[in-house]
Amino acid sequence: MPYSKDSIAKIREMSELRDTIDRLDSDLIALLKLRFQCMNAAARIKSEKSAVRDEKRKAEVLENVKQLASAAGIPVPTMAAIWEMLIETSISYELEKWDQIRGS
Ligand SMILES: O=C(O)C(=O)C[C@]1(C(=O)O)C=C[C@@H](O)C=C1
Repeated sequence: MPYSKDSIAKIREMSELRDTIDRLDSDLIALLKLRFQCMNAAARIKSEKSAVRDEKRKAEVLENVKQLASAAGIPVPTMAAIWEMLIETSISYELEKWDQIRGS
């Protein structure tokens, strides 16, 4: 069964709620997998390895996420901390892919 704000509000049993949480986590991982696939593409597109880390873009992504979290009514500092870790992990992953693609 698909989930929504309304369907979650109607749940009365913890077992059903936990099934929903497990499904959401599965969907979040699938989305994160796609985000990491974007890092594969970025590693392919960026001709200079020094372009992998882009502090200006990192600040932009963090600002976007803070605004989205604020609009969604979820904790902004925590989301910012999660994305800080996500972007740093993405940079490490992208650097690794950059080397792999070029056999260096
Ligand atoms: O936008 C890019 O250039 C990316 O490689 C993506 C990304 C990100 O995780 O969003 C990762 C590394 C850069 O420092 C900036 C942003």
